[in-house]
Amino acid sequence: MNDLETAIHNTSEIGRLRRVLLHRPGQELENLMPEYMERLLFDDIPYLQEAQREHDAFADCLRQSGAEVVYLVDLVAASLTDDAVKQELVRQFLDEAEVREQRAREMLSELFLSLPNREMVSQMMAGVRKSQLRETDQARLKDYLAATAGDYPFVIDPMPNLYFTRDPFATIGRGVSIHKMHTKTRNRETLFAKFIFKYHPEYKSVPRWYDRGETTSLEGGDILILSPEVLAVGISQRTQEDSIDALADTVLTDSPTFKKILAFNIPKTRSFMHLDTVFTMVDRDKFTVHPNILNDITVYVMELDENRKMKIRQEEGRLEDILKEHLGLDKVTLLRCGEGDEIDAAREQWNDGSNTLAVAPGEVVVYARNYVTNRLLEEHGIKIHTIPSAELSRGRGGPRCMSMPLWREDL
Ligand SMILES: NC(=[NH2+])NCCC[C@H](N)C(=O)O
Repeated sequence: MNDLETAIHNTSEIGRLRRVLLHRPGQELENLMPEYMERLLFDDIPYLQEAQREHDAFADCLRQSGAEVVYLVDLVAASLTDDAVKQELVRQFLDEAEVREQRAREMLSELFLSLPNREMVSQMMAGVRKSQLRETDQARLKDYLAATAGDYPFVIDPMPNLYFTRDPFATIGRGVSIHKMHTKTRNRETLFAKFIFKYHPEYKSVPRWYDRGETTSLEGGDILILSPEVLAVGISQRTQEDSIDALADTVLTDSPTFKKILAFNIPKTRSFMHLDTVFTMVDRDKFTVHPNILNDITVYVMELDENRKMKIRQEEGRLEDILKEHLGLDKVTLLRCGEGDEIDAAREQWNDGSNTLAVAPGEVVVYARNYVTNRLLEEHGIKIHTIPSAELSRGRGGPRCMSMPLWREDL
């Protein structure tokens, strides 16, 4: 099945990438302040112009390898098919940003609705500073400020993590899983996915495997499509076991190809926040891995039995052997981040040395800075495309985190 007519088609981690969703970092990064950085899940403040240059280099690299690049703002803008939908987005956006005061809601609705779709969406992403309202309407702002406590400088927080398009929703087969995020900060991002998959003419009728209204968290960085039959899902800081049960229920029951989920229980720490920060697939039988998880990982296999009841069992043994068995391979090679050196592994994993994006089997995009890991990939015959990352990496995510494949060729 290889016609780009269907909206979504994603049956592996490594099939030739033909269409991919990115978000070019925008003004939301200019609203990061040291005081609130931690809550907004950043470790430093990127220099926006440079981050955009790096991101453009990433997009060009993907185009040169044959993928069409689609931007999140454009998809959301194209989902606002009439005024009623646009107003619905504004209303829900204000609800979820917890703007309750009536005057503030009116001012912000006016501000948003006065803008063309694309600009409005960018403004929502950037957040709104109190000082911006001051320009809009001096008198009404006075009332608003009187009604809100403290010196907090934003009426609406920025969404600086949007350039990690991997996380708020994930394509699986022909369908999509829209997520309930672990943090309040990122949960607002999935509202855009809701509108894309509800209203966008091309995306509105794709099957839904999980939804943002669920009560437990699931994030895309934890979902890997190892083959058209096998998914890997991380039990991590961001993804709870109950969410995986629910995802397994729908995907294993309703998708035509998936038969098994391997749930990887990984340590719950910031640097290992998702499975894809410690484990990615680079070729049919080759994976990157952060050496520190190898002693500390438990894998559960989830399958439906003859009566379509879920069976879960714990796997024993080495990760290589577990992957060999479930993917039907003769040999599996795990390529250790930082060549397994304690210091290089920790340094390079911190800057996403294990977070590769495959554009084809055996061909991946990586950050240039992780030269120890990159050399190892090349020694194992992997073709690498390096991109700059001085600024992008400050948000703690690499090429895989910054992309959501919409269409990959079958293997
Ligand atoms: N798939 C990933 N590993 N995404 C990384 C996301 C990084 C982002 N700052 C966060 O904490 O959410």
